[in-house]
Amino acid sequence: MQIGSEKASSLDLLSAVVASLSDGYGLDYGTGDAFVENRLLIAVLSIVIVVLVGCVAIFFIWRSSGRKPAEPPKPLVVKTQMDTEEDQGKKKVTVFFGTQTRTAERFAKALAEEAKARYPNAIFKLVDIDEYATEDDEYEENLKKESLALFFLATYGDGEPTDNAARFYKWFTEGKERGTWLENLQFGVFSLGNQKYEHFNKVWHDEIVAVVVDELLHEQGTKHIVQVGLGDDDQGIEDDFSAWRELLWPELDKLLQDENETGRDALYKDN
Ligand SMILES: Cc1cc2nc3c(=O)[nH]c(=O)nc-3n(C[C@H](O)[C@H](O)[C@H](O)COP(=O)(O)O)c2cc1C
Repeated sequence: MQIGSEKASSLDLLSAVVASLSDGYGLDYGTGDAFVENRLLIAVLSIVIVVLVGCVAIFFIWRSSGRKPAEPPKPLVVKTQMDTEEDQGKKKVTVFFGTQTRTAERFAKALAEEAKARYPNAIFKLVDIDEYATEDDEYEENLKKESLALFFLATYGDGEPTDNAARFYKWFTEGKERGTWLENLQFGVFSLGNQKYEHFNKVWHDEIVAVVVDELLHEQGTKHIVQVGLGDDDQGIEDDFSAWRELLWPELDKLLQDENETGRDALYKDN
């Protein structure tokens, strides 16, 4: 826009207002240079004000649009099947996990989901071992109802169980005098640890968390369906898990596969 043109722009008007205010305060911008500088300053200020007002407006519109706060991530714990009347008569497998950083939970879930596809006539339940019982007595009561259980247990600290397995572990190891009370249970255990730790997969008595559970389960009348798996996070725990799974499937086939389903063997061996 040229200075002196007939149409006065809003910038000219703003300049005139500021100039008159400046006059009122006794400021003297007599030279043409000062006037041009002022116009430039006012232009910049105007843009800044417009941008600020815009930002504030956008902020208030966004706030009032009623956005829901972000939901916390859903826990990985999924009960693959719930006990319902229609589940009755199906074989049930409970997959427990004792975890701190969720590897054991991830393995338990992967196993439960693959097993669910392999054995459609069985029910797989994924269970955080801490949530299995609110009172210690409930452990006994509930475990007696199990017929097939798989345990994924990690070792922590100076060879201790994870926080979510600590209560179960204490109750279980203190109950040696229970005798053979779990005759109906068959089970398998996979242990998670890291050989870089002094107590690799071990607890206080230089024993392995999962192996303690494994041996005690055995002593209390249960039957192994597979040898305890020792996962080493330092050397490739995923491979250890895969290798243990390969030992587990033939045993689960015997227990869970219907006679007319043997064709599945070929299907899964190819994978
Ligand atoms: C702080 C810390 C302490 C650990 N202590 C041991 C230990 O004493 N013995 C062991 O074998 N592994 C130990 N580990 C390795 C974990 O057991 C291993 O990484 C495991 O896969 C973790 O399983 P999670 O993700 O299910 O908790 C430890 C790991 C961390 C981070």
